[in-house]
Amino acid sequence: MSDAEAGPYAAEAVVMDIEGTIGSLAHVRDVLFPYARRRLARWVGEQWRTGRHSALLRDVRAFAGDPGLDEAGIAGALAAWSDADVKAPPLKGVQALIWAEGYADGSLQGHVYPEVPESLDRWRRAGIARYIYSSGTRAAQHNWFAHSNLGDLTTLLDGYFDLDDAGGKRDPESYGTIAHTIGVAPETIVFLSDVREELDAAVLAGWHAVGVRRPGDPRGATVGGRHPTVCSLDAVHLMAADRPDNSTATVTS
Ligand SMILES: CSCCC(=O)C(=O)COP(=O)(O)O
Ligand SMILES: [Mg+2]
Repeated sequence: MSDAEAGPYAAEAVVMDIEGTIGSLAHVRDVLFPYARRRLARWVGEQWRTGRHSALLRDVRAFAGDPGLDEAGIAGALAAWSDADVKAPPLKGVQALIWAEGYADGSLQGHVYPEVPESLDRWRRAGIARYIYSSGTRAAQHNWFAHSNLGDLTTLLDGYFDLDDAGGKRDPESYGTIAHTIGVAPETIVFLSDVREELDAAVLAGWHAVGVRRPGDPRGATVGGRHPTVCSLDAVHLMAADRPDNSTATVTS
């Protein structure tokens, strides 16, 4: 069973995962991933013919460890990573570009749970900075919140971090990088995620970590390890810690 409440924590910043934490796991797996997966081969073909996004195609070859990959090989590598949910930065870049078309024409929305806007606003009013750290690119994250099922929520966030600018989510160094970038002491940052290994890495970097498991999550009601687990952001209690210079770093996409 998950814990009813977590905290209170004296916090200068809260950093949040998206999939499984702020928004639904099923939305990513059943809507977003298939949307991009169906369009991968066509997208690669277009770039191959026009020469656009050639750097991204080079990144696919580099990540696959095969500099000779042709059009079909690139599309195949991307499809295999998507099917296995490999957090490959070039796949994330391609997905973000394909999803952007869906957000622009109204066929895609980001998903956030009902209490999320009010929780973000409560923390904003308390003077606590709010950041996202997701495997999706910063552009994909921004689009998720700009086109969410509950409207444009981007004004409730101070910035976004992804695999390219922070590093892998299971690596403690990534959390050090984020703390340094936003200029906040690690012990005053609270990280919210649905994945134990990510929470473990944040704790190793000196952050507080709270597991989030939404009702009906097939992985069970707790993230495991020693982390408290809640089922809603309502249950995360934060109070503003003193900031030496009373400022908030903004990291825009
Ligand atoms: C804009 S987020 C898209 C989600 C995604 O691509 C993904 O791999 C989920 O990653 P997360 O780190 O948010 O769990
Ligand atoms: Mg997640």
